[in-house]
Formats: sequence, structure tokens, C-alpha cells
Amino acid sequence: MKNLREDAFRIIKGSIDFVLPEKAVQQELEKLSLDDNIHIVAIGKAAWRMAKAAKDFLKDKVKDGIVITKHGHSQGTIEGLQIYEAGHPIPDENTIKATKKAIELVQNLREDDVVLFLVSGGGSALFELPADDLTLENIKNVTDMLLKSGANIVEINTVRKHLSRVKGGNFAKLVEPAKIYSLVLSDVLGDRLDSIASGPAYPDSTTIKDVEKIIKKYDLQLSEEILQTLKKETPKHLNNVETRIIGSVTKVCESAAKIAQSLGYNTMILTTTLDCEAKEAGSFLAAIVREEKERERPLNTPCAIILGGETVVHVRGNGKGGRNQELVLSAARGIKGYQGVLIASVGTDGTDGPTDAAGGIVDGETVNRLQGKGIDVENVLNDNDSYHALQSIDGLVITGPTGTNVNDLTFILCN
Ligand SMILES: Nc1ncnc2c1ncn2[C@@H]1O[C@H](COP(=O)(O)OP(=O)(O)O)[C@@H](O)[C@H]1O
Ligand SMILES: O=C(O)[C@@H](CO)OP(=O)(O)O
Ligand SMILES: [Mg+2]
Repeated sequence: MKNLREDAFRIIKGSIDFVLPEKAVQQELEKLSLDDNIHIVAIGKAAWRMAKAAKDFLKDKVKDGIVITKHGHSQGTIEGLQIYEAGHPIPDENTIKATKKAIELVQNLREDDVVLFLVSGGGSALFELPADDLTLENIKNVTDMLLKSGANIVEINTVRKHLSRVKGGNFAKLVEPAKIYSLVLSDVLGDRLDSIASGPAYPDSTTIKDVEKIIKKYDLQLSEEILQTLKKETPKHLNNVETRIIGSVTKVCESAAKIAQSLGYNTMILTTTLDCEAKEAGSFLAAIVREEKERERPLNTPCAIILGGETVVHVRGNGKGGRNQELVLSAARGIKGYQGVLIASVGTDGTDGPTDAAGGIVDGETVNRLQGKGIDVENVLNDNDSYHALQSIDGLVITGPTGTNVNDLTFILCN
């Protein structure tokens, strides 16, 4: 019999290590062979590691630069670069301060200057200067409302792009006439470049008509000043940008599959675009487990079934949790009583929702163990309180900030 839990942690650690950004950044820089006069602007949860890799590779070719990452995600100084930490998923004062510094750095550049723009998810909250007369408070309120609405990241960023001086291609305009080379670690399904970190240096494919539809769909109650700003279009054409994607959820799924195979599991990647409500995804995964346990389908055991994606949570309760924790807890309901099975789900950035956990792990005993502690799973799910429930039964996965960010990895292991 395999030790499923031990193997699950090996798969999680090994596959995240595989998508750390250093190698990918340096391989791309080798191909680009940039001249001198390089200015680094790195934003997102992986910004520090991306910038460090770039600086180590380009050395004195880098004139100056700035890193803007999430609180707790900096790993120290990088020679010649300013380092800022700021609020995520809700922006804070540091977001504005650091973004102003980044603009100062690029706004008087000449045609022969190059901005190396290192982009990763989280950039939307970390890189922001509100448009018109909007304040940080305005942006915080809209962000909070959008994050709780059940809207997906493409929809959320469609609204955010139209409220900003840097998002939706506006940053590239500020950099003109200098050229931008943009290296992007994707945490948006389908690798939509105008959505990742709200595409500061990518032509925006979304319009104010799309914004109107989203406001209606999620019944967003927005103030008059916000509605006024949302009437202005973002840039649809940019002439000074070249963009490359250097990592995505596909890679993390493929490396998880390789590791599972090497541990002796029959392996299948079921999808890399799981994007429904977290609770529904959990029910679906439980159904797959039951099929495995009853009929050994779709794979012979021992098996690993791997999924990548980013589910959504319509937060209605007052509890603490994240989409991965909610997904596995929901799945636990449907695998109650089965032996030799495990379901794990983690955010590759190491943070699932506003918690210190990357995600969670459940098995056939989870629901009984919770019951033994007087905890009812349905109540927990209704209150979006997956963190405390999983914490009480040692069901959290804690990795700390990983320095990368390529969506979420979910998998089933069956003996
Ligand atoms: N109590 C909760 N339970 C489940 N999900 C939550 C809870 N609170 C917030 N969330 C979800 O967490 C998301 C933000 O999580 P986070 O891991 O920071 O996202 P990302 O990795 O995409 O940056 C929000 O969009 C929200 O839907
Ligand atoms: O910054 C953003 O807009 C999103 C997508 O790139 O990232 P995160 O979900 O990590 O905030
Ligand atoms: Mg995300």
C-alpha cells in the first residue's frame, strides 16, 4: 500500500519547484540578447524571483529597476533595484507609492532605452494608480466587491482596467518612446495576456460595453464617480511592446503528472482549465473517486488524476478560507467512508484566499473526524469557513509564499 499523504506532499513540492521562474526568465533573456540601458519593472507575487534572475543574468546591463511584490514575498535586497511590498488582494498605500516610483523610473526614457517588464499574477493589486480623481479607498471598495461577487478573474480585471492609469495597456503608453520587453508568468486560464495582472503593457481587448455587462450580471452597486470613470476606453493598440509567456498552469500539471508516474501511479491530466464554483468542483472530484473505487475507471489503481485551473467562490459567509480549501472540503462529503483515497488542492503561489495555507488535503475519514469534533461540514461550507475546519484535523497544506504563481493544482490519489 502506498503512503498517499506522503506522496501528495512530494507531488506538491516537486511540481511547484518545477515552475519557479528563474530558469524560464534566463532562458528567455538568452534568446532576446538585449543591449544596455535596461530598466527592470517587476510586478506580482513572483516579481522578486523574476527580477533577481534577470539581474543575475543581465548584470551591469541593468541601469536601474523596481520590484513590487506582495507583503512577505520579498527575499531581500537586489543590487541596484528598489524593492517594495504592497497589499494583495486589496491594494494599500504602498501600492500607490511603489507605482508612482515605477512611473518616475520610466516616464523620461528615450527611444534607445529598454524596459524589461516582469509580470506575474497579483499585479493588479500591487500595481495601481487610480484614474481621474478616484482614490485608493474607491479602488479598495470596488476590489472587495468584485472579489466576493463570484466573478472570474477576466471579469474582475475588465472592470479594474477601466479604473486605472497603469492597467489595460496604459503603462506601456507611459513608457513611450522606450521599448518594453514583457516576460509573463501566467495565472489566468487560457493565458489571456490582457487579463494577467490586468495587462499594463498589453492592448486591452475589453471595452466599456463589457464593463456594463459585468456590472449588471453581478449587480454591482457602484458610486457615481466610479461609474463616470468607467466611461473611458483603454488603449487598444500599442507599438512599443513585445510579450512572451514563460510559465503557466499546464507546466505545473505536467510536472505533477511526471512525479506521480515516477512514484508508481497510473496518471492522467484530466483538465488544465477547471473554472467552476469550488464547491461544485469538489462534488465532481468526489464522483470521479467513487467511480475509481467502485469500478476502477478511468484508470487502474494505483492512480493519480490531475487537474489544473482556478475555481471561484461566491463568498456569502463570514468564515475564513480559500477556493482550494473549500474545494477539498466539499469533495470530502462525497468520499466519506472510502479507504485508500486522497484529494488535494493548492494555490501554486502558496496562499489560498486570505489565509496562510496554500490549500488542503482530505480523505475518506475527513467528515467523520470533523463530526467527532462537533463540526458539521455543511455549516462550514455555508459560512465559507474551510480554514478552521481543515486546521482542526491537520488538513491544511502550508508552504509559505513560493515565489511563483501559476493558478491552482488539484489531484486525486487512489490506492
Ligand atoms: N472565506 C473564504 N472562503 C473561500 N474563499 C474565499 C474566502 N474569502 C475569500 N475567498 C476567495 O479568495 C479569493 C482570493 O484568493 P487568493 O488566493 O488571494 O487568489 P489568487 O491566488 O487568485 O490571488 C477571492 O477571490 C475569494 O473568492
Ligand atoms: O493580478 C491579477 O489580476 C491576478 C491575475 O493575474 O492575479 P491574482 O489572482 O494572483 O491576484
Ligand atoms: Mg488568481
